[in-house]
Amino acid sequence: MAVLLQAGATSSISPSMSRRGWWAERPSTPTETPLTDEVLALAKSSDAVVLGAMGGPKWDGLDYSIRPERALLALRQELGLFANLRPVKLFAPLAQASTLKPEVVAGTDLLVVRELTGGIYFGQPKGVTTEPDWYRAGLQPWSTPRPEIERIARVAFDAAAGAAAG
Ligand SMILES: CC(C)[C@H](C(=O)O)[C@@H](O)C(=O)O
Repeated sequence: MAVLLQAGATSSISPSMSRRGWWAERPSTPTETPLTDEVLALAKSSDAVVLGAMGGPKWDGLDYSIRPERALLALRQELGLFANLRPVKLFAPLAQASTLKPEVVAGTDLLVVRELTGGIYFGQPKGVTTEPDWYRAGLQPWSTPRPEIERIARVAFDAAAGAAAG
């Protein structure tokens, strides 16, 4: 937020921001959804959403339906945020700090492109079979339709082409 505000102060961008916190406003044992309709509507009407890290051992005991990461998953799904770009760049002075040999990690500069809205997180139907205990199995199908593969591949190839062009 501070960086965005600074960017706004030093450029023609004039961000108007609204901050909504799941953590700050919650009791330590919340009982409701981590993403309220109000926050979702606000996110949908915004040009951009900046999401901070969420989760932690303190909330491990919560029912899955109200765990903090449910908000993250719902936002991804509701906003159609299918592409996750995770750059991995090693700054030279940190090569010695890696558990990998410096000559192996030196110069690392890659982009992990991850699909976020298809696949296993949202695969249906999911659940646990009703077989006897020794044979019980968890089910969660992973299916990624062709258009979802194409669009994420397009993001990745466009990024690669952009990087190659410098
Ligand atoms: C919290 C979890 C659901 C999430 C994910 O795996 O998508 C996170 O680990 C991430 O990598 O963005």
